[in-house]
Amino acid sequence: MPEQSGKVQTVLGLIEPDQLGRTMTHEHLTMTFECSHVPPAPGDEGLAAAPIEMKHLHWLQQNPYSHHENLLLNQEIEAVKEELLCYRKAGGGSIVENTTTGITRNLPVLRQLAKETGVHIIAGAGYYVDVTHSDETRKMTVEKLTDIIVNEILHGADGTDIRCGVIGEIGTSWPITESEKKVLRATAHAQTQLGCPVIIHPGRNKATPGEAIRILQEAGGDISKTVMSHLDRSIYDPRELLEFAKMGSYLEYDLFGTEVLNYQFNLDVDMLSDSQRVQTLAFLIREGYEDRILIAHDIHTKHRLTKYGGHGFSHILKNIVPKMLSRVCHSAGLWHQA
Ligand SMILES: CC(=O)NCCS(=O)(=O)O
Repeated sequence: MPEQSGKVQTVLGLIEPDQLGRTMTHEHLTMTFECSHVPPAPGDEGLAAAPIEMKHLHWLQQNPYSHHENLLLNQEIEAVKEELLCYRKAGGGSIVENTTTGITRNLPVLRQLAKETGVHIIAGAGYYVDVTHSDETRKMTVEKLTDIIVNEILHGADGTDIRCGVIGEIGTSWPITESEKKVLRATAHAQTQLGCPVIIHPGRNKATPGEAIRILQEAGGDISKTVMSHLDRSIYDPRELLEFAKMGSYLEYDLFGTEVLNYQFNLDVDMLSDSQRVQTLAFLIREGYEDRILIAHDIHTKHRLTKYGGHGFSHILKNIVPKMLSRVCHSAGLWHQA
């Protein structure tokens, strides 16, 4: 990867790493998430079909995946642009946009947003989870999938000349399907050719992160340049978390701002609150993993935008960083209640 080597590839071209500034490593600026629709609870059908209104916001925040319109972040380009301008004002420099094939990646929109806001945007190559794979994708060989991913980074994706700068988020379910395994192997082969970072979306089960890393490892992937996303809803037990951390990937807590009683995709999960996320990061730092931690909001629905009463892309910079600083003196805090 001679031209890109040592640089960061944004949707507007190559930049030096020291130009990145503060970077959210897992966000979406335009995407659709209909693949993850959850039918509303009996009696909530009216709320699920109603326009988004102030009086329904609490319901929407607790049931974000049951409201069809809420899953169409691609309808909010203007609101996202305003958010990015605020993000810059709050000290933000760059955003890694994790939308891959299957959830409506839109590279021309990303390029436009980068031009209009001055935020560096790095786009993701590859494929989301199995339910979004086309029949054509499912039939592809690992070699063909590898060629496509490499091409998205070296030459441009989706018929454009806009190049992706990372591979991911690469989707996995639980159990990891055959088609997803092929994509993981292709990801590892493309990473070997290019030397670029990889970001993995694990299935919603605590076994998936380790299993996905093993598949990448066996296919020759560089785990030290691999990010495991969504640990906020995947691995809770401190011992299991440390076992996973030993595998060597980056550990990403990317659901900052998400405060829910029930995690709609897996009701057995008690999703971490922001305070618990901060406590978990303090725990990982005490255990020696400070330089392996990444954080973000993973905004992927409308309700998390400030336009809809959400926390927006500046929440970490405006609220979480001050909270962390206020806790520095108390960093011997206990592990959150499991
Ligand atoms: C876009 C995306 O995959 N977000 C993750 C949502 S989840 O609830 O952590 O699976």
